[in-house]
Amino acid sequence: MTVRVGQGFDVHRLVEGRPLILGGVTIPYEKGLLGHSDADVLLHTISDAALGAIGEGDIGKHFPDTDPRFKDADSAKLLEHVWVLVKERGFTLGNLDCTIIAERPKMAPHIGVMRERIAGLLEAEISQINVKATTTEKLGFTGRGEGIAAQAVILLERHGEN
Ligand SMILES: Nc1ccn([C@@H]2O[C@H](COP(=O)(O)O)[C@@H](O)[C@H]2O)c(=O)n1
Ligand SMILES: C[C@@]1(CO)OP(=O)(O)OP(=O)(O)OC[C@H]1O
Repeated sequence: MTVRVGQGFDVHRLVEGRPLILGGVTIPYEKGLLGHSDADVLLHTISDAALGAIGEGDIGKHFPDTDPRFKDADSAKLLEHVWVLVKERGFTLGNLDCTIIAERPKMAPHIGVMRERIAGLLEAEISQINVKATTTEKLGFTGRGEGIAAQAVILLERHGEN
């Protein structure tokens, strides 16, 4: 069996007048994330981790933020495209572990549905997907509520000889 590991990190600014979409789930909150796409920082991080694991650069390379095709893009669609690249190389998911770094809102009530959504996108079981959240104890840009960060580590597996 061949295994490949990848990691991702992304940040988006919180602004008024945008929906907050994280892990493909719309979360009730007074602000949302700003970006060229829907700015789903968690799915971007997962996409970057998967691209990293297969040595395919990052989402900016595949979906440039200068390309109008990706204006307000659904990040779930971007991750689906990334997952096609993963599968083309013969890999499936081993496991995925993610952390959302946000002072607010409270993510705990939404973690279950995020895991379900991500498992669907990665054609995996929910038990292979972990999503955590942490504050930064009111320190830094996340602590001031200016933005949300997310990071992920992914393990891909390819079974058979090689
Ligand atoms: N936006 C967040 C941040 C944290 N949580 C949950 O609270 C726990 C404690 O957070 P600390 O930053 O004080 O360590 C954390 O383990 C999460 O379960 C959350 O739901 N949403
Ligand atoms: C997702 C893309 C799509 O154009 O735009 P943004 O929403 O700005 O997100 P970012 O994390 O800056 O990654 C770049 C782009 O690939």
